[in-house]
Amino acid sequence: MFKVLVTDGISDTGLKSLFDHPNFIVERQPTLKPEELKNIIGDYEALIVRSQTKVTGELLQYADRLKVIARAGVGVDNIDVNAATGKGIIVINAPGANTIAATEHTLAMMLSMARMIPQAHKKTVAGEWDRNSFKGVELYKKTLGVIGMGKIGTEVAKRAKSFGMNILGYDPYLTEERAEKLGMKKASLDLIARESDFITIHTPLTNDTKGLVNDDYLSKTKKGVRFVNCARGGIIDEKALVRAIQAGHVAGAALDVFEKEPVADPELLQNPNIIITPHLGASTVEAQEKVAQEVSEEIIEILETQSIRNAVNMPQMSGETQQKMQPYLLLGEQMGQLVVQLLKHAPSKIEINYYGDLIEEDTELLTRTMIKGILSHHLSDSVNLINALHLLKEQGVSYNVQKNATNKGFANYMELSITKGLETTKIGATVLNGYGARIVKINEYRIDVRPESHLLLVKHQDVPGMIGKVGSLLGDYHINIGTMQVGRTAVGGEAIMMLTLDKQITAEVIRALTLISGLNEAKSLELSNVDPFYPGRLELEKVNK
Ligand SMILES: NC(=O)c1ccc[n+]([C@@H]2O[C@H](COP(=O)([O-])OP(=O)(O)OC[C@H]3O[C@@H](n4cnc5c(N)ncnc54)[C@H](O)[C@@H]3O)[C@@H](O)[C@H]2O)c1
Ligand SMILES: O=C(O)CC[C@@H](O)C(=O)O
Repeated sequence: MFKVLVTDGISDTGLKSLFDHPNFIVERQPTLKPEELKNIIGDYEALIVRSQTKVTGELLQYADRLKVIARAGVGVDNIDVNAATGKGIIVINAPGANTIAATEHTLAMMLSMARMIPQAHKKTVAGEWDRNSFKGVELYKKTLGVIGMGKIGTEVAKRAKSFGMNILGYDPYLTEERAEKLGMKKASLDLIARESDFITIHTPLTNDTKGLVNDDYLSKTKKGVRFVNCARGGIIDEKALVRAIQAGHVAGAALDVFEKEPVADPELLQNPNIIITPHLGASTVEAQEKVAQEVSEEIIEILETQSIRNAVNMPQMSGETQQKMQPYLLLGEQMGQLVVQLLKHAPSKIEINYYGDLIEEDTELLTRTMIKGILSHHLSDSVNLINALHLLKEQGVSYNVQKNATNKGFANYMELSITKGLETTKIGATVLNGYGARIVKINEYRIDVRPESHLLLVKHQDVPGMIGKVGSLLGDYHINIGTMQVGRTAVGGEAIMMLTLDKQITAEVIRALTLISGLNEAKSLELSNVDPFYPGRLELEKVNK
């Protein structure tokens, strides 16, 4: 049974799949104080929040069973994602589920501001029939500057076009071609300032966007400009905005989000040219059902089948890439497990090299699987693909990844080497078309071994009879050999033997092996997979059986 805690106001209909699921118990606690949340969070595997609950690093210290934090919405700025990552907790969100709601709210705010609807409503319901104070402006033929042309910015631009507006858009990812397709112009921030009658913000709050609209930017804007912010508080510097409105330079602002929420600043609340909603951008029946439904379904998938779609703290892969990369992901972790057993120590330095076809691929997740494989030897279950890099940094281990244009004789090839002091161990591996994963190099020795659960590595003198002696000793102990591979660098020198076995070898057998004359070292190597957070882990297991 998995226990899910739902704080904040989340749609019941959207949570249906969790309520109906026999393996999930859902508890709603919408009015918890931080202290109360701290006392109960340790009981739950999943937590679903909107923007009100603050998921702090301190709270997460008490979240011993927590596997998933789900944000029923887009922005995760109320969640300490770094702290969650450090604890190996997946943070997911529902990108796109509230796009239309936020888009329509933006347009509603722009029209309300242009026609002073909230101000007129307030006066009229107070008993005054004032038809002179509320002469608005039209959107038709006006210029709208859109800062942030992601999901919401794009939908806003499309709808604003239908009002006959000229659209200017600024976004580091906006290309001339896309702008042209949308019937708008790609612009700089300065051009937007100079030419726009309305400016709407649709970026996340980041170090770059914090205070993006400040005194300096406002001074470059056209007199009479109006601002809309339905993205995040803090992107517009509120004090600077109030100054520009009081100076008569900015005609008005429509704000749904604030530097501090709930907003209490009287300069904002009482300004007749500012209209305000209490962070309602996503508050439609449809959006709330959709965000809750998306995160509920993803929580079930993560906890039941370990497959992840919308994790904020894990590299994303398209379904197609996932499928292509699956054999490499598994092999990557096995390489990590092997190399650390060979070195015998926790490494201080890791080097990863990709060759051949792999240099065209996004290998970030693959790198994580190798690191996870290495770290899990000493850190066991506390390491997963979410926190692998974080833990590596915490352990003070440096790592370096290189993509190389040469192909090392294979269509794809990856090499992992780890170092402690003067000692370095290296594993090379490939996925052979039609044959699957192969370990093809251990240190300087070339071999060809399919990675299996129980392996035996033997270092011995390259003299006649060694294979027979090792084989018959294993037979005496009723240990069946699956495959055997021998590698050497020079005739008569040291050689290695790598065997796959049907069961784990005991310390007693290892001792017996080392008594064989000419046998220098025998080492049992165990591979365990699979990380619970692999994309498509179940398919991987099937493939591997
Ligand atoms: N008011 C609400 O209730 C509500 C509802 C939904 C979303 N939001 C907020 O709206 C914002 C946009 O959401 P979205 O779903 O469109 O996100 P998105 O990720 O689809 O788009 C964000 C865009 O901002 C761009 N961007 C980032 N930094 C930029 C910069 N310095 N200058 C210009 N562009 C920059 C990105 O390239 C991206 O295209 C987010 O902050 C989100 O949290 C608010
Ligand atoms: O939950 C909410 O209402 C806030 C929604 C919005 O800010 C978001 O980022 O998705």
